[in-house]
Parts: sequence; structure tokens; C-alpha cells
Amino acid sequence: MTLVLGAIADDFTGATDLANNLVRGGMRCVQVIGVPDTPADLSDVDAVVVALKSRSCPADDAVRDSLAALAWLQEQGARQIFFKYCSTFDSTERGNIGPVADALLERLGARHTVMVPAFPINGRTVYQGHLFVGDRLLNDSGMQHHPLTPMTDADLIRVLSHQTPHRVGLVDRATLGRGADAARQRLAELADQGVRHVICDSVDDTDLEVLAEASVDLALVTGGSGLGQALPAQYRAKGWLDEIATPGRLSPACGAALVLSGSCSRATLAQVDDFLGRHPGAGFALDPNALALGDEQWEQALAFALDRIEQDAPVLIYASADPTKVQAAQQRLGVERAGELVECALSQLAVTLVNEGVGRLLVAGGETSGAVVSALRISALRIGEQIDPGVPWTQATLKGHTAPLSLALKSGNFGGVDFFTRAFEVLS
Ligand SMILES: Nc1ncnc2c1ncn2[C@@H]1O[C@H](COP(=O)(O)OP(=O)(O)O)[C@@H](O)[C@H]1O
Ligand SMILES: O=C(O)[C@@H](O)C(=O)COP(=O)(O)O
Repeated sequence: MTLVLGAIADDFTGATDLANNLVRGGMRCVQVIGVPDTPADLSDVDAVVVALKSRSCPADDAVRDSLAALAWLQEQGARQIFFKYCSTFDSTERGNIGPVADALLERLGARHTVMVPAFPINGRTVYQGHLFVGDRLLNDSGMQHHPLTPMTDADLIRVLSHQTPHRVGLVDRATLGRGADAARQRLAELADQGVRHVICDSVDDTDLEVLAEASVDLALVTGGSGLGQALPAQYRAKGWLDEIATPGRLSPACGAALVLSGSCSRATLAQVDDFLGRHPGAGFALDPNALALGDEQWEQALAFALDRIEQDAPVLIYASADPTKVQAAQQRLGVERAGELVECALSQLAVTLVNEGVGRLLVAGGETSGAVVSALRISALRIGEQIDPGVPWTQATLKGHTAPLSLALKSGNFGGVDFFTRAFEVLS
């Protein structure tokens, strides 16, 4: 069997989220970090997700990295390409989703694609082209305060139209209600009218199944992991997949537990509070203003974590803060510098503490996870048990370590309120 799906994810938590849903759909999937520079043996793999850190960087860099990933996936023979972005359509002001989708379409010689961010089980739905998080429009969901990609408009046609010179259209819910043939026909009509990007409504898993059936023959599909869960059944129907693969089991987890959080999303802030409420004294708060002054706060955080680990006690190091504090730090230091200081501090803590015996590491935040995984020089992740929708445990082999590292990369807004505690219960 050849490689069925090649995916390019614009951040690391998003990549893990997609890989998890492909595995749940019965595909044998591996996640690689960046474009591999050594030949890969993909003989027993149906899908590969290439994790990039291309959501918040300049658009030209995102295009270059995505095209490099595409070239590699084409070399591996992937039948369909999936560009994975956030279920909340996270974009910088200029936006990378449009430029990357345009570049991928051009390189693939394809005339159009679908845009399907919805992930209904996690409350992300799209209706009349408007993105909802739960019962709130995107711009009123907390995402308007995101430190790097504030989302202030829920109208995805308008958002995307600012990111591409090409026409953007809509396949609405009424069309999906008439089934996959109607959706396919509408996509073809829109393509004939010169529409290149088609925002797709989807309010439940049935809509995603219809969209998966209507888009299985496209060279490129784009969106969130909800579509990823619906596609494997279509690949099976086409005879591209032999059977439903059962997820492989990870090796037993070992080593000390640590939570690092750089996410300032609403769900994470509640998870931080919940964890500190359950484990008083278990948290150390990092402040970008203090980090900017030198190494003192970082060293204090390290000493705190080592002490807790020695006592076999829960430990959380976090920079997560409410929008007022984040904005104050950003005004003082600049958006990029504030983010970098936090990402650098957390990733260097991860490297040091993994060398000191941490073997179960939970990281909250997409950019934060990108920084941590890169600093640990991880090249691939195996997908294990799901903790909550969109967040599985994974395992990585680290150079110089005999036991694998168990790693959970949590998207900012995913996970129940007790996630930081329950994740470790799932693992044991
Ligand atoms: N207190 C803070 N002040 C300013 N920026 C912060 C603070 N804490 C975290 N950040 C930055 O905010 C960004 C959060 O993004 P990310 O890790 O992707 O989280 P999420 O998954 O919630 O989007 C990171 O770049 C992080 O370094
Ligand atoms: O689709 C999603 O919501 C996630 O997979 C994702 O990409 C989340 O990104 P972060 O919130 O930045 O972790």
C-alpha cells in the first residue's frame, strides 16, 4: 500500500490533534517534526503528519516551509495532501492560511480546495461561513485576546479574503443536508466560477462525513482535525486502505511528571487554576518582565521544579496569564519578545528537567509546544491514548536516553478543567 495521506500542520499541537484523529479513524499514522532530513521507512504507515511552526511566522517563511513539506510528502507518494490549521482559524494580521493554501494549490496544479476548520466535539462549528466556539462567535470567544493571533472577526469568508487575491466561496449547511453529491456539484460549480477557496459550513459530525466524501478526490483539503477523523472511512471506501488499524500501544511511562504552560487561552487559564486549587504550592509563575532582566527567575523556577520532583510532588511552571497582564507585558517588551522570552524559558526548563529525570511531560500551548519539542530535538512522535478530544499522549525517543519520553501537547483551548491532573491518571 502507498502512503494515503500527507499532512502539513501549522503547529505542533495541531499536528498531534490531527494525528490522533487519523489514528482514531483507523489509520496507521506517524507525526514527524519538521521535514525529515534522513530517508524514512513508511512501509507500514498510511498517513504522515509533518509538524511545522508556521502559524505565527512571516507568511513567506510559512510558504517556504510548507512547500518543502509538500515536496517531501510527494516524494513519499502521498495520494492526498491535508493542510491542517487551527479549528479557530488562528491567523496573524496578514495571515498565513491564504498564502500557504494558494502556494500548495499552485504546486499541486489544483484549481480549488475546501476549508473545513470545524471540530464539533470541541465546540467549533461553522454556520453560514461564521465560526462559533460553543455558543459564541469566534470574536467573542476569548480568541480576540490571543497573544499572537487575536481573532476579531468570525466571518471566515471576510477573514480569508484578506489573505488571498483569489475568490472565496461558501458551501452552506443546506447544501450539505442534500448529501455528498450535492456538495460535490456545488464545489464544481464554484470552481467553474473561479472560486479557489471554499469555506464549508459544518455543525456536526454528519456534515463532516458529507464533506469528507465530497472532497476525497481533491488533491488538497484543508482544515481542522474533525475532517481528519471523517476522511479514513472514505479512503477505505475507495480501497486505498486495507483495514481498520488498531492503535499501537506505547511503552509504559516512567520518570517524574511535569507540566509546563505557556498558553493564555481561556481553557488553559481555568486548568491552571484548577491544578493550583488541588495542589496548593505546586505552581511557579513566570513573568516575561522578570525574564527580560536576566537569568534569576529562570533559575528560581528550575530550583523550585527540582525540589518538587525530588519530593515526588506535582509541579506546574506557567507563564499563563490573563489578557490584562499579557497586554501589559507586550506593551513593555513587544509582542514577539514577550512570547520569545516565555517560550525560551519553558523550553530550556524542559531540556534541563528531562535530563534530570522528567519522563512524563505535559505542555500547554501550540507555540509553546513547538518551542519545547524543538529544544528537545525530537524528530518523531508515536500517538498513544487520548486524554481528551484532540489531545493524546505521545512518545518520543531522545538521543542519549534509554527510556522514551511520554509527552502530551495540549492545544490552548482543549481539555476539561481538570486536564493537568487527569492526564497523568490516564497515563498510569
Ligand atoms: N504572560 C505572558 N505574557 C506575554 N506572552 C505570553 C505570556 N505567557 C505566554 N505568552 C506567549 O503567548 C503565546 C501563547 O501561544 P500558544 O503557546 O500557542 O498558546 P495557545 O495554544 O493557547 O494558542 C506564546 O508565544 C507564549 O510564549
Ligand atoms: O485545531 C485546533 O484547534 C488545534 O489542533 C490547534 O491547532 C490548536 O492550536 P493552539 O491552540 O495554538 O494549541
